Amino acid sequence: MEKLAIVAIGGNSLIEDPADPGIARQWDAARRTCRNIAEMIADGWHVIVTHGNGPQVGYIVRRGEIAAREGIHDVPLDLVVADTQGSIGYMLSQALDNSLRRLGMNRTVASVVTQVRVDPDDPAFQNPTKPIGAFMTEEEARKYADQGWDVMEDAGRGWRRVVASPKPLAIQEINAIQALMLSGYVVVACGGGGVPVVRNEYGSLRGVYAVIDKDRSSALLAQTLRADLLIISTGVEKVCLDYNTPHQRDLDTITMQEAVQYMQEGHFAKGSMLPKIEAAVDFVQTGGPRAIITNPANLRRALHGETGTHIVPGFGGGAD
Ligand SMILES: Nc1ncnc2c1ncn2[C@@H]1O[C@H](COP(=O)(O)OP(=O)(O)O)[C@@H](O)[C@H]1O
Ligand SMILES: NC(=O)OP(=O)(O)O
Repeated sequence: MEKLAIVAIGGNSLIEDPADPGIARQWDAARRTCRNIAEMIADGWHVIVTHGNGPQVGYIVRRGEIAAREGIHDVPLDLVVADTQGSIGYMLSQALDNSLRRLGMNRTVASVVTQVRVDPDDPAFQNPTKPIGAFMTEEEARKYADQGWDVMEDAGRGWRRVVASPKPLAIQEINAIQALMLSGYVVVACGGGGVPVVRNEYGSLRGVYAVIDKDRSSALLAQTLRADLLIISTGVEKVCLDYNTPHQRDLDTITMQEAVQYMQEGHFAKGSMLPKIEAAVDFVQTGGPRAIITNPANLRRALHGETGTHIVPGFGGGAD
């Protein structure tokens, strides 16, 4: 039986260069990432790919706001998240198909529009923390804040617009995702964390204004399907302590207890690295054997234990 890995691809890692976020560069990043995932599949892993959408969702919302000045109708955020599942899911499906073929593998990639249920009373609705769209200067951010945006500094990289990011509770299409995976399809699911939905008092689903963190949804998916591995592919090869300071040092293998301690000490930025560590801890705490955080270029080396930050249930080595 092949082992199952959930590979979560960061929305920023698909942009790579915030100064040039155009579609050609996004294709380059998707192709490079998928080459590494295809190699994992060729190595014998069963893979479900999830992906972020923070930058992309923000660009689409912004386009909508600009178009509204010309009288074009507004698009609610749940639909924008669904749009990104289509566009990014399409890019990943095509790039993965091409990479798999180059390795002599003929596997169909199926991208599932995924709804993820959240609690309508989640306190996150009152406290937006999910960065979306472009990076701005503080001055630009304050100007937009005056126009009603919520804004936040993002991990030393600049300021960004933020929206609510409620906790994912259940994946609506989980049975379909599992059935496709068991039938041998390479599945792309939970894009952008999933379209956030709630059930009303009659049991009907409806979308809500939020962007779920894809790291948390990926952990939920990994837990629900009892995956053997959760890999979070992002912009850094390793997670660091004292990130962006002269005392910065890499983390190799750490236990979940160490990860919790570093979280409490404030080493991981809200809205960027913190949700990844939380997701890794959640997965390992509920029986997951290992979570790895690394960048796309190092996926394969990280799988062989040569790099990346590994979060494990047992005892680890801590910082370098
Ligand atoms: N302690 C840390 N160690 C490493 N990177 C960190 C840390 N804290 C914040 N970061 C930043 O978080 C980024 C990953 O978050 P983000 O770009 O939001 O993720 P995604 O790739 O999922 O879009 C890294 O590229 C880095 O800039
Ligand atoms: N939805 C989400 O978590 O996107 P990012 O990975 O781009 O932050």
